[in-house]
Amino acid sequence: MTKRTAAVRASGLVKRYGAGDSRVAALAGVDVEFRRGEFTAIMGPSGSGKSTLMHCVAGLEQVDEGQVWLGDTELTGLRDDVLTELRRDRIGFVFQAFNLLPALTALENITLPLELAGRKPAPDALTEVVDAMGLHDRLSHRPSQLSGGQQQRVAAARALITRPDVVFADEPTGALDSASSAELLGFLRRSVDGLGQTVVMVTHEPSAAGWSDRVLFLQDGQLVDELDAPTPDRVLERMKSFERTAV
Ligand SMILES: Nc1ncnc2c1ncn2[C@@H]1O[C@H](COP(=O)(O)OP(=O)(O)OP(=O)(O)O)[C@@H](O)[C@H]1O
Repeated sequence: MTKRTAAVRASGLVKRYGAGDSRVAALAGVDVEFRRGEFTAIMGPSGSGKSTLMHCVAGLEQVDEGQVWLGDTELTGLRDDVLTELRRDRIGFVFQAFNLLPALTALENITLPLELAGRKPAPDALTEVVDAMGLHDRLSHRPSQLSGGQQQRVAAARALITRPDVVFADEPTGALDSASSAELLGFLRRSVDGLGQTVVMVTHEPSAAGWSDRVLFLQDGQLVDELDAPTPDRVLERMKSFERTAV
């Protein structure tokens, strides 16, 4: 069996907020690898550092200590302009609040990252994501004319259109009903199985984590456990065991 290589890895991550007595270590020494072609979920209680970890490994926030690599490129220490370009070209993002541009159509929103990079969409790449998302008859609609589920599928298509090294999704189903959530997660799952996409998702929901290959659990800014081949029931059990041990 070949060991999958890391799409993203980080070592010794420390991130602190605030000063004096109110100083908080949101990340207190995290070593982590997100393997290529794998769907990883990050879970943990509120305030455990999930979003901070995602923002730090995605180069959206500076770390106080430690290093982050995207493939062979070390992100920590890069100049802001270099980092911005690298994020645009090599990382896709899906946020809870869709973050679509209201004046653009669905199609324009999807192809925006390519426009910004001065690239044309490969016809098959565009067809592939539009097909997978079931968005054919919505391409000329603006976000306000789409349901929440459709808007999030546009956001996911936009994240995937550049075939990024990794897609980071922060609570992508947080604002969706259960049917739209399942549709979106099924799409992310297929992008991993069919296209070899790497996906990292922060979620509170065991049902969402059940779509992933591996769940990492954070507590007080540290990785405390992981679960392979998760099912919602096993995720829930594991979360309950943390609640019991937390003081
Ligand atoms: N910009 C900030 N300024 C000050 N403290 C912050 C900031 N961002 C996060 N924190 C603190 O860092 C800790 C980790 O926050 P983070 O948002 O990463 O947790 P989380 O697990 O994603 O939480 P949630 O599930 O509630 O979104 C918390 O104690 C939080 O209050």
